[in-house]
Amino acid sequence: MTEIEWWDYEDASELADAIAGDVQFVIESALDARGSAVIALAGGKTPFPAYEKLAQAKLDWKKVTIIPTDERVVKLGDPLSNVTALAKIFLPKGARVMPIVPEAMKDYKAAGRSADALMQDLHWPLDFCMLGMGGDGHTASIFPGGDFDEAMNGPKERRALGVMPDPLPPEAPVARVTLSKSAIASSKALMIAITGDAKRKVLEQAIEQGPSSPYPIGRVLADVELPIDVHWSK
Ligand SMILES: O=C(O)C(O)[C@@H](O)[C@H](O)[C@H](O)COP(=O)(O)O
Repeated sequence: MTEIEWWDYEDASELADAIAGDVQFVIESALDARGSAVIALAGGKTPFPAYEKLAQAKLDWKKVTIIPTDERVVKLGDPLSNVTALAKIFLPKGARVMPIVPEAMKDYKAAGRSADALMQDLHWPLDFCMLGMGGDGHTASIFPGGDFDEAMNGPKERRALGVMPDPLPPEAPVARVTLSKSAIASSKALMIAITGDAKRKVLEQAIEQGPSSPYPIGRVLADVELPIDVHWSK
């Protein structure tokens, strides 16, 4: 289990500023070291104010590739599509924002295989991965359900796969494509961004439980070796 440091903020705006600053630093370091950066950003809602602020940073965005940590199996442009929301913010800056679910692919397992194939073309491991967490302890789209074991324990070189959450989360009740646990855990830098007391409790519990946690995030973090920052506000 890794070392986990909590950073608490007064409000959502402070949280967004801190996250944006830290992610900018990670991207700059990758650009300095290698001339390009590949990062995975969480979907959902919580980190989007931070993304808006990050997009204002003076960076050589053309050299930055952004993928979502997970995607809902919906068409591009759908309000549920994570990459569509990311593209609105970062495409105008010149970043390469990569859709990972092929247009009109309804078979979620095939969509997962296609995402995995796409990721073979990226520089690996990821320079950075930002994780969110649902109130049920899911992270990226690693949910309880029939595909859980494959997401957690599939072959190390499998970076993405299709999953059908069971139960389906009410905020987006659709199949998903997600980074695998090993793809997330191998990332060169990892951050978690959450808000609210309820999620804080779940995350604290999951961390304490470690590899035997019933919460996906507890099981994922148990496999991470680098220190992780958790950014939290009410
Ligand atoms: O559903 C997705 O697409 C996610 O990437 C997911 O893991 C998200 O980060 C959490 O569900 C938290 O979502 P909120 O920030 O909206 O609470």
